[in-house]
Amino acid sequence: MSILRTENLSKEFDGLVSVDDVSIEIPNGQIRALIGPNGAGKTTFVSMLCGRLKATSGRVIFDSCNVSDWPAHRRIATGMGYTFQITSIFPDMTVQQAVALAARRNAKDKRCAVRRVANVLQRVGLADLRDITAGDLSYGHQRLLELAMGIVQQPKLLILDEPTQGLSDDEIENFKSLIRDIAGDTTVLLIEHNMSVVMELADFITVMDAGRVLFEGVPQAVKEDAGVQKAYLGAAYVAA
Ligand SMILES: Nc1ncnc2c1ncn2[C@@H]1O[C@H](COP(=O)(O)OP(=O)(O)OP(=O)(O)O)[C@@H](O)[C@H]1O
Repeated sequence: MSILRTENLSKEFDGLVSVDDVSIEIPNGQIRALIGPNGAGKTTFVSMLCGRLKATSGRVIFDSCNVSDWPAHRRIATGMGYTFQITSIFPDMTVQQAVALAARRNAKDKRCAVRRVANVLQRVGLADLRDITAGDLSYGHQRLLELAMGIVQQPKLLILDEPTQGLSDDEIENFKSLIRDIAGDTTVLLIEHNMSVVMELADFITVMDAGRVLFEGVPQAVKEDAGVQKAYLGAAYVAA
């Protein structure tokens, strides 16, 4: 069964088409990567999934419900999680407070939430920084805090927009094992520019170019497709 399906989803800004008739389907438990060159429409596409942007046309079906007209908070309450720019929203909260706030969205009781916060901080590698103010964290640690806030809500689908940007090599390794760890229980949709992360983590890849789906397939098929190489991967990837 699929957790998410889009039907002919499109977005225009002032007559310019940013996302053009995109229909994809993500099965339960899959790690799906969404890749494509800058300006391909990836962020615009996921913004329509989570309700930050209203689609010009098309539908979003999440967990068998047509959520196309739902506000973002209702989609979150139904089990859609995504990372957001926490530090601009809660710069004065400590790491622990910010994750606890996110945990409260669906924790059954307070003790359960406290345990879950401690566990997630440990898993993302922020346990030692739990009393640091979010706004004082390094950029990489801010990204990990966003990830912790997403994971702690135990969403059915977790949408991550460039989660490894600004992370060190060690933090990227930790990120990869974390995602492998939560996959299965959680379906993951990952926008990512780091090709080694994509190729190692993704079960299946959707490639966008100029607002459209250019190609879909398993990592090996994406690697070998001439159209994808031309549009996106280019010399840098072929050489890697
Ligand atoms: N609010 C907006 N108003 C007008 N145009 C926009 C808006 N948001 C995005 N666009 C345009 O839509 C197109 C797709 O942008 P988008 O950010 O979705 O691409 P992307 O694939 O996420 O790129 P990147 O990898 O650089 O983040 C771009 O041409 C962009 O300029």
